[in-house]
Formats: sequence, structure tokens, C-alpha cells
Amino acid sequence: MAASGEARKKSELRVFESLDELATDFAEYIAQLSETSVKERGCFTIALSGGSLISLIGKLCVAPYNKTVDWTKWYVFWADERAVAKNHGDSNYKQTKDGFLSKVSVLNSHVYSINDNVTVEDAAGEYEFAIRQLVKIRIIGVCESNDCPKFDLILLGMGSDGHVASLFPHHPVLDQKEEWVTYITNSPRPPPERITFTLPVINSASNVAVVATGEDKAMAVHLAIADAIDSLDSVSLPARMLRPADGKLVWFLDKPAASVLDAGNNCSQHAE
Ligand SMILES: O=C1O[C@H](COP(=O)(O)O)[C@@H](O)[C@H](O)[C@H]1O
Repeated sequence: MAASGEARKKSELRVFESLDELATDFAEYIAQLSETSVKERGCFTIALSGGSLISLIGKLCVAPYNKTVDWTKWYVFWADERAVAKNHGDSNYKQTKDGFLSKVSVLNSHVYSINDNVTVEDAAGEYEFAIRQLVKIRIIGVCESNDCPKFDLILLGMGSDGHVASLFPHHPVLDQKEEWVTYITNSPRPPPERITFTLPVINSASNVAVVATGEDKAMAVHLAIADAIDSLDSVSLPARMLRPADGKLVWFLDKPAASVLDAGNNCSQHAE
């Protein structure tokens, strides 16, 4: 399902001269959403991804945010996880723990990592169950139109093939409408087994941010954002299927990643 022109008008593009400027704005964006959610709902639910994204949230760990963000109100989840041990270099949990969580004061009891001791099928089922309990007590909000969890913020990276979370081009899980969390055993990128949020969950979030940097992502960024592309089937580019129902989508790009974008695309833009 491609994002309609209307949906894309609700998305925003932020293009930066340098990774440092991107990281500065990204930290401020996350801190502001945290403040708003804590004021409005008493807590902030954030789902993270792995990959290059983690190095770009590092500014949250230093002044002023290390002191101003109310870390005790954060509840941390993962939009996807690779089926490896938690101490393995490919683990999204480990990347986040080493690069971010070990440097801020999020409560351990608010960190919802994915079980690495069971099959991916069981891990996905357990994770969905844990999320359902938190929706029941409204730590995680609920999307009125489809009863999906409504995370305050989901942070996504994007691969050069256009995958987001562990939703890869042409994979049947792109059609998954019932489950909140699912698994795959045949990822085209290693490791083959992964657990991932489904598209309905991602598209039910209040805010979705996609970070893409580097020239190797430029064509995927263009294909994900461009208005109409004849012959492009959206399942060939999962990032094109990002369409928050009531939420807002923001793209954080550096210049190389934005280098193939049309000047006339339908997103609201600001360049730093
Ligand atoms: O495999 C994955 O890749 C994506 C993109 O990673 P990047 O290093 O190219 O930014 C990541 O967002 C996802 O969480 C991860 O499992």
C-alpha cells in the first residue's frame, strides 16, 4: 500500500549539512516529544531500532538532555530485534545498551527487551503479550481506529533496500494485519531470524521518525518519498508503506541521502 499524496503531505523532511547537525536536531526532537508525552500522559513510550541510528541519538546522553529529560518516565521497546544472544555484536539490544541506555537513567524495569532464549516464534508471542499488558493499563496508548498500541515515538533506520525494522522488500509479513509483533526466519540480510513490529503497529504510532544517512540510501529515500512512481509496487520498498494513521512521520536525512530527491515532492521540508 503506497502512501497517498495526502499522507505524504503530513510527513516532514529534515535535511542536514552534517551528521553532527542531524544528531543535534534529532536529540532535540526526541526530547521535545518526551516532554510533551510526559506532560500529557505521564510517561513516554519509545521503540528503537538498531544499526546506524543508535550513534545518532548520542547527544541525548549529554548536557542539557542528561539532566532535563525525565528518564524515569521512559518505557523503552524495540521495533525489531535480530535473533542473536543479547551480548552479540549484532544484537539491537546490545547496540542500544552500549551506545545509549548505559549512559542515561532509564529504569531497568522500564526496558522491554526481546527474549533471546526461546525460538523467534515464542519471543514474538511473548513480546506481543507484554505490550498487550501495557496497553491494558494505558502505559502504552491505544489507537482508536484499530486497537493497535500507539507508541509515542517509533524510531526507524532504513536499509539501502528500503527495509524498515525487519520488514524486507516483498516479504509476506508486509501483509500481516492481525499480529502486532511477528517473526521471520529468512531475512535477506544476516542474521536470518528476526522479530519485528508489523506495519499496523508502526503506522499507529503518534510519531514515526526515519533516519537515513549516506549516499547508498539515496535511491531508496527517493523511492520511499516520491509521489507517484509508475511501476513501483510498494511491497518492493517497505519504507514507502509508512503511513501513520493519525501520527506524524518525520524523515531525518543528511545531504548524500537526500541527493536524489525531487525538488517537488509532497513533504513539508526544512533544510538545516
Ligand atoms: O537490520 C537492520 O537494519 C536497519 C537499518 O540499519 P542501518 O545500519 O542501515 O541504519 C535497522 O534500522 C534495523 O533495526 C536493523 O535490524
